[in-house]
Amino acid sequence: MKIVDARVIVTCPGRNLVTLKIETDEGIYGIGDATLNGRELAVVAYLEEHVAPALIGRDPSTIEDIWQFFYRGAYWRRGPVTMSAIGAVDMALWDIMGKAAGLPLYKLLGGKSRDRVMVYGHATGHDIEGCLEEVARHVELGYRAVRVQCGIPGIASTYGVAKKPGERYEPADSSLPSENVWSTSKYLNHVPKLFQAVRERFGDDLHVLHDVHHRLTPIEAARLGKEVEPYHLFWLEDCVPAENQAAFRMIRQHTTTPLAVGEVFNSIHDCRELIESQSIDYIRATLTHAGGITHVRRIAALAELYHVRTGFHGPTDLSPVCMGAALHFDTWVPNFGIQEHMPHSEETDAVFPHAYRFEDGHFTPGEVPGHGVDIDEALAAKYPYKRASLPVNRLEDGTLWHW
Ligand SMILES: O=C(O)[C@H](O)[C@@H](O)[C@H](O)[C@H](O)CO
Ligand SMILES: [Mg+2]
Repeated sequence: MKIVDARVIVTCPGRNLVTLKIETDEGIYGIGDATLNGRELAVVAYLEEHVAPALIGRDPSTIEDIWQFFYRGAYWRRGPVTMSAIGAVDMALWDIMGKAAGLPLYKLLGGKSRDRVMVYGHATGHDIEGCLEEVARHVELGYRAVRVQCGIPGIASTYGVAKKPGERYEPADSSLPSENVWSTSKYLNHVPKLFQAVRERFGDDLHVLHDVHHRLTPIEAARLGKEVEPYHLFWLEDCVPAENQAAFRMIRQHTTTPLAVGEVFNSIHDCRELIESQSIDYIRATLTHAGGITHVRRIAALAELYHVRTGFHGPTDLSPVCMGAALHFDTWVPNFGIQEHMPHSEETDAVFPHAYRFEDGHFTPGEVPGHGVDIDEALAAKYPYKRASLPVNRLEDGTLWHW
């Protein structure tokens, strides 16, 4: 079997999504998700200029060799653009091999470790009551786990809160970056009340997650982790920017609240120290942004040695293609933790027909060969690219802060 074509499809059914399609001389094709929120066309250019031409003529079954060719061969290793491009190639090649073998991807990886994959939904509200209503809606839908985010009194708009109740949260909300204002003290004084209200209303069994989105210092994160211990969160996510992996040891010394990190990571080197020092409990690096199945399974294998579980970043930041491949990975990986889920728009689901199904707070990946997701190119062409940028964040004194 030989690769005869590789091309990129950009579509915007509500938000920009980038797909790589690799075709072979035997009529089998595979697709991979190359979506990097707010930087989509950077990955498109990387794929079209530096990857697609070098794929032609290769044997798609040499997945590892092709991964090494684009990783070591890049010279300028790592980074979100390079690793998203490699991730899309890798996802498409595993899809091709699953189709050629007549096997769903999870079987190619090593078979089922679980019957279904627990996911968490997104409950947000401009105030605590609004968030509780969204939690109730998610519980009604069968979710066992819900991420809760709410507005902070005294801050005009904050991370993670949908513009209108019940709407999905889309951070890339304007062509050029919009500016948010942030106050750590107002946030730290308020957010514990959110978790207290959730526990009082919904009891102890619901898994409650929260995303701090990189905004605290280690000692502030230690304070928050300690204060919310009575509400036993499933995880506190991205509490501190993680370039300095050693900084997480400070947080770890002060609190037993589980920590999740890694949606912005793109290689094992971004998290090796965090995992080996057991400073985190969940690793979120996802298949698209961290170099595909070939690389993420190395991260998961390292994590397993240190009791760290997976908790992949997911929709709608990533397309149904990554969701499909992730659900196969989640079905196989021994140290699975949880999978992020936010329903894609109906238009997106129409562009990307898929075999995965939601039921009772869990997903199953489907049994069709490959990752079970396709793309309707004619429909995709009806949604042209529209630049959208992630916001920036300033403190009340104007300091440009972490978003
Ligand atoms: O946990 C998450 O799902 C992420 O933090 C998103 O909410 C990000 O804001 C988005 O992925 C940025 O593109
Ligand atoms: Mg996050």
